[in-house]
Amino acid sequence: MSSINVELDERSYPITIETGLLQQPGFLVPYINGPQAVIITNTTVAPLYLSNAVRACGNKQVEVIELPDGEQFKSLAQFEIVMTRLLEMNAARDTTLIALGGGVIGDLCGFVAATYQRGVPFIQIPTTLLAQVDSSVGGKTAVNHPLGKNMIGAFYQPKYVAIDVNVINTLPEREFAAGMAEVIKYGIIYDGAFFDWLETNQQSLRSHQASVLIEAISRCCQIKADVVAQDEKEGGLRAILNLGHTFGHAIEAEQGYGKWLHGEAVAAGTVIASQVAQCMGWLSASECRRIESLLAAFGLPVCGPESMDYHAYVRHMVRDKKVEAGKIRFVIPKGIGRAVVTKDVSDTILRQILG
Ligand SMILES: NC(=O)c1ccc[n+]([C@@H]2O[C@H](COP(=O)([O-])OP(=O)(O)OC[C@H]3O[C@@H](n4cnc5c(N)ncnc54)[C@H](O)[C@@H]3O)[C@@H](O)[C@H]2O)c1
Ligand SMILES: O=C(O)C(=O)C[C@@H](O)[C@H](O)[C@H](O)COP(=O)(O)O
Ligand SMILES: [Zn+2]
Repeated sequence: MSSINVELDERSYPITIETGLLQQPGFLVPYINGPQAVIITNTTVAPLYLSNAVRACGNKQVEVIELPDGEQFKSLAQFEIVMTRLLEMNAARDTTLIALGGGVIGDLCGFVAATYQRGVPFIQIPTTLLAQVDSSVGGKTAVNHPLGKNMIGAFYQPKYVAIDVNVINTLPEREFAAGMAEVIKYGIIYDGAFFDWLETNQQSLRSHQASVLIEAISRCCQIKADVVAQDEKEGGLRAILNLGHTFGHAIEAEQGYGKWLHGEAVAAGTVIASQVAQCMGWLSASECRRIESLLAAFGLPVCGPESMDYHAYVRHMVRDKKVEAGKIRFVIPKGIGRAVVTKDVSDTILRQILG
């Protein structure tokens, strides 16, 4: 078992990482303030883990909202449906919401929690690798708009993050790989030794060896907690967590949400950002190859869709949340283990790489 604290000025909270956590009846009770909890989940996760999650709430009164599964449902329309259900069940301000699922459920439930009656407490039980290493931690909550990813949302921290590594056993391989894209991201932006460790342990990770998985998830959560503690609302440093996302979000929106998984789009975007870094002299050819090879080792895409050219990317990137004074800001690696946010990527380089 490992425990990590996200230290914030207000609303610090713990993350527990443990195999079999979900099997423990009543373990959520200390984190549920009032008499009622509402579990928000989807039609894929509910048959697998809902009964455990209900038992984890002990003697609290539990309601369930089950949503359709898919990135296309991380939408304002689903947001309104959840709000209506909460109102119909007379959920009060002391109701705790519980997100049981991947990043889609976590981001949507978190945004509902941030806004229902101006804010109710929420807990994250992330059930995908991606959600365990990234989306459940740090308080970015949102829904998508057809014109852009996560365009409607809020910074709103959970009260508690409960990670049971056993749930990875039921995760489809493609979803596991998508999570690995965000895992590899942490090595590139923050911790070169962790990147080396991922290269060394790639075989054990691919076979989901529990001890190696726990080590990887714990390291990612620790890095995210460190970054968020320094810059909760992305005034500066936190933007490094967006490596690959400026290009990746463009791919997701252009292709239609759900066609490319978020992690797949981030993988392709990370390779593009690395190629930019190489053109700028910030990454050597061999470092660039190491990044591409590690992503490819998990079956992740290492280039964007053939149908997308420079103009298709730019059409979306001009709406990226990192745009400042009309200039797109990119997260670009500087060696493996460090990344910077810069406006100074020339159009010539972008045209050369994006085609
Ligand atoms: N808030 C943040 O900081 C942050 C960070 C990264 C990504 N995100 C967001 O997260 C979303 C992607 O999350 P995701 O990759 O978890 O996708 P997801 O939530 O769509 O889950 C992936 C698939 O796995 C299924 N699933 C979940 N847990 C399972 C389990 N244990 N066994 C079997 N199937 C399971 C889901 O039903 C779904 O079909 C995107 O919307 C992305 O923008 C947010
Ligand atoms: O937590 C962050 O900060 C991140 O950027 C993590 C990303 O992996 C995540 O996909 C995030 O939702 C993207 O944020 P956005 O601000 O670009 O929508
Ligand atoms: Zn992401």
